[in-house]
Amino acid sequence: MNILDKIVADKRKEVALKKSIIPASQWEKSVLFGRDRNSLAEALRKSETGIIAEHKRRSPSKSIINQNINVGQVAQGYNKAGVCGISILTDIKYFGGSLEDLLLARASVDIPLLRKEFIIDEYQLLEAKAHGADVILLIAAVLTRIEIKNLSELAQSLDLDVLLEVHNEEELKKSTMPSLDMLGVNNRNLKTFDVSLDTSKELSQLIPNDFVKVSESGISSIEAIEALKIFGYKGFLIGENFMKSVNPGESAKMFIDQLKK
Ligand SMILES: O=P(O)(O)OC[C@@H](O)[C@@H](O)c1c[nH]c2ccccc12
Repeated sequence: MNILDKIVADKRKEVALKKSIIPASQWEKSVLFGRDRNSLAEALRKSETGIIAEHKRRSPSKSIINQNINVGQVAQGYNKAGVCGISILTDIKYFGGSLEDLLLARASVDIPLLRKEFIIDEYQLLEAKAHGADVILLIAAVLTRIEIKNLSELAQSLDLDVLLEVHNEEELKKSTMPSLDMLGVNNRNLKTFDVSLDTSKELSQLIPNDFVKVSESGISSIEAIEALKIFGYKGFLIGENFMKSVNPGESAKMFIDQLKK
């Protein structure tokens, strides 16, 4: 079994257990459930820099990245740096994140927040909304076309933006539909962890122009972003490059200031 299959198998068990403890109807009572749309796609369309910064303590590919920081402070630092939105990993087992992290980030900033999660069930969308998310990630590698359709349509009805992530042409062809807002190309293969920015470059012309194009993973230089912009990318998801620093917000600020020059 590859790592992605293992993560998803564990996720199914986790969600089944959570559902038996806290019914979905509970999440609909959250004060955050009534929040209006706060669109990341819109923010990216208007932005010159397009940075989405991620809060990620560890990952299966890199183990520990940064365990010593406070998610609220990181979110505030990213916000001050001028990012368009923040991605918050909420998977506990493989990434050391939680829904609490999302809530704490929500309490700290007003900019769009992405719930970074392996979403396989509608229940997780209700959780995301109840904890202050504005955007959800759907990963084409782990979903069928009909699942992508059902999940993205429910997300839209909850005023959540949808970022659909692909890694190859087959996933892209399977997933394109009007209920998506952004198409993300993950430069990292989630089954082997190989990273290449060429993945974004190769797939760019196959992505219809009505979607905001986002390049994800392995981005660590201004030059990489300049090169990706030529291929039509408006959003750039950066995790490790900022998180490995003692002060991720400061590191994001230096990066964005440089990008503006
Ligand atoms: O830390 P990086 O290489 O900058 O990558 C960030 C982000 O793209 C990555 O964390 C990611 C992209 N898609 C995912 C799906 C699940 C978990 C994590 C991810």
